Amino acid sequence: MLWKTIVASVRSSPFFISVIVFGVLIDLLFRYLSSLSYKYLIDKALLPRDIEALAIIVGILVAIGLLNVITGISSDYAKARLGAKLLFDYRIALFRHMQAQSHRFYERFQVGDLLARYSDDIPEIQAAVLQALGAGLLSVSSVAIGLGILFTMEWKLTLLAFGGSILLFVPYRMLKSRSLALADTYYVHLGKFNGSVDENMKAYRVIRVFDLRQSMLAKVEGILRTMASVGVKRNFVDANLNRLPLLGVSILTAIILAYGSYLTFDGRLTVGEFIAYNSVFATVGQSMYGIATILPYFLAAKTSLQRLHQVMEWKPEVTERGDKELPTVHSHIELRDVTFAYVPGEPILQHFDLSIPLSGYTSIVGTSGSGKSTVLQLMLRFADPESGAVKYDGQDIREARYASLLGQVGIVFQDSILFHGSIRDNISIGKLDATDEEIEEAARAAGIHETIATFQDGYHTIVRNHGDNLSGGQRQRIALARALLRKPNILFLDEATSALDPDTEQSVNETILSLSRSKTIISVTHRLAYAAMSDRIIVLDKGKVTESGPHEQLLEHNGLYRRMWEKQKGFVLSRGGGSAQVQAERLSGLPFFQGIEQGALDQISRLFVAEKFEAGTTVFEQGDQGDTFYLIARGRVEIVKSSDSGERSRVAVLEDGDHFGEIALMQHIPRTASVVTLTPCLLLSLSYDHFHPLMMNYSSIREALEATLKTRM
Ligand SMILES: Nc1ncnc2c1ncn2[C@@H]1O[C@H](COP(=O)(O)OP(=O)(O)OP(=O)(O)O)[C@@H](O)[C@H]1O
Repeated sequence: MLWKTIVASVRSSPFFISVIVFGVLIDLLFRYLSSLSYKYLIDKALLPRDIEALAIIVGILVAIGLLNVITGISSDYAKARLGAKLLFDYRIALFRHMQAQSHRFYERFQVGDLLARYSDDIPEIQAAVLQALGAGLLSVSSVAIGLGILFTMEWKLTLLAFGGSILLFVPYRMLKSRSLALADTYYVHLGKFNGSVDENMKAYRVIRVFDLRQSMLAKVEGILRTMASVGVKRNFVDANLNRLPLLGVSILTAIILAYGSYLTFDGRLTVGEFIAYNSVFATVGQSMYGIATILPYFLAAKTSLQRLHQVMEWKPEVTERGDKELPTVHSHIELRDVTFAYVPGEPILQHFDLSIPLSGYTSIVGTSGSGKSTVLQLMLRFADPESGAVKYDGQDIREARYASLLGQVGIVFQDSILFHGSIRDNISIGKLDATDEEIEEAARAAGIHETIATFQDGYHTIVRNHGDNLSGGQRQRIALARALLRKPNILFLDEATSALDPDTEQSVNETILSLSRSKTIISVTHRLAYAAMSDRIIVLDKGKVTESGPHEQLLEHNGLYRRMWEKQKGFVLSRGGGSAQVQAERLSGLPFFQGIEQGALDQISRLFVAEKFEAGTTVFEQGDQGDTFYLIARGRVEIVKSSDSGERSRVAVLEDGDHFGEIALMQHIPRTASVVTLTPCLLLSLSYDHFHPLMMNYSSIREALEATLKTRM
């Protein structure tokens, strides 16, 4: 594998390689002329006291020495350029490969693990290639030439030297597999460490609310300790790989010196020849040592290449197969007999059919986990169905050029990521060559131009840390402007406004509604008050379309949509969205308040207190004493259960109109699960202390509540 990499580098940079090879040749010339010069220096100049011969020999050596310095500098420069090119080529290839991937790839490789491949594996490969082409080439050719010279000078001595040189490679054979295994373990842990740092940065809110700092710290400490201990072993083994050959060289030198001296005493070698022989031998020994010391680079590169290949061999699930341009779509999008699974064998959609006409405003609603976002992702070709097809105006989108599909659509997600850069840069991502006028037009359409104009630096205001210096509404409007900049035929929205506070949500939705007069909008949302404004609503449940039609028609149908609607209605929000009230009629829909007289329900409704929660806040913890019942006026929460071993798992997601904690209205018992907000939430809470006196006055409430709770518990 490494050889292929070296050959590829040689092929791609012939000029730099020529400079390096030329440098190696001059270095070799200098090395051996210097060594051999002893023979002439002693036998022809020093012993006969010939000054002229001495001047010629020294002159030649100085000239070649100078040339060696110049070619050495050029060669270093060529290596620096080649090294930079290698890093660039590998990193860009890996990056390109990553860009083509979809969800399975990102589930298999964690961020930290991938980062380690960019920051550590690729430089290891670079180092090995440079070593091979520099020191490696020099040492191998030096050994070959040196042995040739020695052989012509004194073959018996050379055979002895050659045989003994095996000593130099014994440590390599012995320690090779240990070094490889340690490198492998080290990188696995480096990937885990990078992953933990990434997780800590992204999930710092969750880590704080669950007070996971200590356990996170312990986890990272564990990884770092293993890395430290593996690192010590690895460095020690690699240092021995470097040092032990030196021992071999020393033993060999002693043998050569002893035998060479014997030959000189015997008169079979002149003093000059013996010194020259020794000098050439020292050069050969040094070169052999050079080969032995670069072997650890190859070992490290072998592990790194394997790790890189693991990633590069991962075939993208969504590939550019078609080269047809997708004609401007105007009729409909359909999913025809689609089966799709994230986890093989566990399909989310099975033989799923859906057709959406391309006009006006379509909302896709449904229960949590019913597959709404999945349908949207398939329509955008973030993934391909296992079977069946997604078609735009009858054309399978797999047969179309991906860019021609993306060129016609705009997308806004719930958590639109803004990049570090100016607001202008962030909007122009939608069309890199957009003019200032086009950007302003898109910003106006998204209702953000006036706000940007009030910023001191206007469109050049820097967006920091994914948009932390902007409000949620401003971020979403910038994301909307970015999507609109392409003038898409279809605008897809995936819960684009759900995380915003009610006022902002309303105003962004008004903007979206006005946009639907000029373009097709397909919106996945769980907030039915906004879905009700759309021209048609598609209702999903457990991966199936259960109903579709306009709001009124769906209400009449009296199915899931109506139940969801009933659940979400009956909350009166204050203008700023900071407060809310629940209507008595809405309370009568709750199982434990059913059959309770109107007067009592009115009184109960007045006892609710509105509370606002930021996303990622714990409403209550498992084990806390329960004393409050909650209704979700707005927002999403997750119900999380902790096992005895402390492992937390999500058991449900509740949203607008759902309720939790009703047992607390009857008894103070510990909570059986934790509740954490997933989005900013407005909750209405009813405490036991407020509710209890009322319940005592109305026996019907107590009886109804007791009956319901008995069945629930
Ligand atoms: N990347 C993924 N890997 C594995 N399962 C996934 C993945 N994304 C979604 N799912 C699962 O697929 C199902 C449908 O998810 P999807 O996000 O499409 O539902 P949804 O209706 O949009 O839900 P919600 O309203 O809660 O966002 C869920 O059971 C979800 O757990």
